Amino acid sequence: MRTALVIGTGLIGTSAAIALTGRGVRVYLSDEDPGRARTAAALGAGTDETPQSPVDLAVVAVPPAHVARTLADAQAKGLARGYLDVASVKGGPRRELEAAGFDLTSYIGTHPMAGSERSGPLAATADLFEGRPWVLSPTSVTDTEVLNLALELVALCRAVPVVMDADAHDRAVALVSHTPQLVSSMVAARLEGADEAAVRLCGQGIRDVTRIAASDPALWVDILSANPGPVADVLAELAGDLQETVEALRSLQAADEDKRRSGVAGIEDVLRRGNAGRVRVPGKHGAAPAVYEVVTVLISDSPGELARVFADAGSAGINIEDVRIEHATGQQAGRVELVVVPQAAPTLTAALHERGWALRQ
Ligand SMILES: NC(=O)c1ccc[n+]([C@@H]2O[C@H](COP(=O)([O-])OP(=O)(O)OC[C@H]3O[C@@H](n4cnc5c(N)ncnc54)[C@H](O)[C@@H]3O)[C@@H](O)[C@H]2O)c1
Ligand SMILES: O=C(O)C(=O)C[C@]1(C(=O)O)C=C[C@@H](O)C=C1
Repeated sequence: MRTALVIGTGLIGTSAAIALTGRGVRVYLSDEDPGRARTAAALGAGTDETPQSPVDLAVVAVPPAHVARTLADAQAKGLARGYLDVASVKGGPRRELEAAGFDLTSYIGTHPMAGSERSGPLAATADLFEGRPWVLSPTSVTDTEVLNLALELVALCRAVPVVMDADAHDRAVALVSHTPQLVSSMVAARLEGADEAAVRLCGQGIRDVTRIAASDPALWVDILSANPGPVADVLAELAGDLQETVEALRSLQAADEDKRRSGVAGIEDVLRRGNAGRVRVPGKHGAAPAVYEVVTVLISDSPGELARVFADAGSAGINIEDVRIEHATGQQAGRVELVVVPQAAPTLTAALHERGWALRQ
């Protein structure tokens, strides 16, 4: 990739732009607020001049509700060869684009799993995405060239590509990102009217739990409005846990010994389940399960081939944790290494074999 256009120079757009510029890509910056594009340029993210010819990749980093319109506008103007967005939800914007008749061959939906409670270009950092998962959700018609540009962006930002179906992504982030945001906000909200004497005692525990409660409400209303069902499902399960925990605590106050014992068991259960969930959270910078397996597929060098492999893996219910592509020089073919968790490898191998893909050791 030689040139890129970042539309929306806030936290995410400017962070990606700084990383790309630092690795030799000529980056153009634009924002509906020109002052923000100027600030990003001053931070070394690129130039706020207008590109004179189409760039290789347009990176749309605006709030989810503006994504489809911004992409459609950029495509209508022919600003780039490939287009992607980085919004925190993938299904809704995709459907909006489909409904608007957007050409999905030059588009891929993406979502870097890194960010901050802070917004705007001044919160940007060059290493924001390092070692973090970056979800890629190609459409069934995304061109291989566009997919490769997205993979290059992820590599230049030193992130780890994870290929996922858009709706599966939205259900996953409801659990690991969107519900935690609401829970953090709700815990912090208890402090609003609390006595100063209590607030003065805040220690590290509540700081950890409430960091993201400082996030921008406008952005999060936008994110949650685009993923309400899956978030409500997770929150309803959490409400069940809350109700049981309240009952367990009330039992602890009872005079009856059996009731107190059941209260202790209830509290212990929720704390132990918490321990079990916590150990599943990957280490800092996305340290993943230690061992992966590789399924290697031979693909022809023609438009849409890579997207087709990803779509076939997606319909077999497989998440691709990482991807490596080796282009055989002088041949119209390439080897694609799909990196998956070990238990997924046999299913993926069988599914790709069944769909006629040539697999290699
Ligand atoms: N904040 C996070 O932690 C995080 C992480 C991953 C992905 N995302 C996603 O990245 C995107 C950007 O989020 P952010 O945190 O950088 O927000 P931000 O508020 O820091 O930046 C958004 C920028 O987009 C600009 N903008 C808004 N509408 C525009 C339009 N129509 N055309 C051009 N510019 C426009 C705003 O002026 C602002 O500068 C969102 O879709 C968000 O869901 C956010
Ligand atoms: O670290 C943080 O501040 C974040 O909350 C980042 C976070 C997340 O939940 O992981 C928030 C929203 C995004 O869409 C992606 C990343």
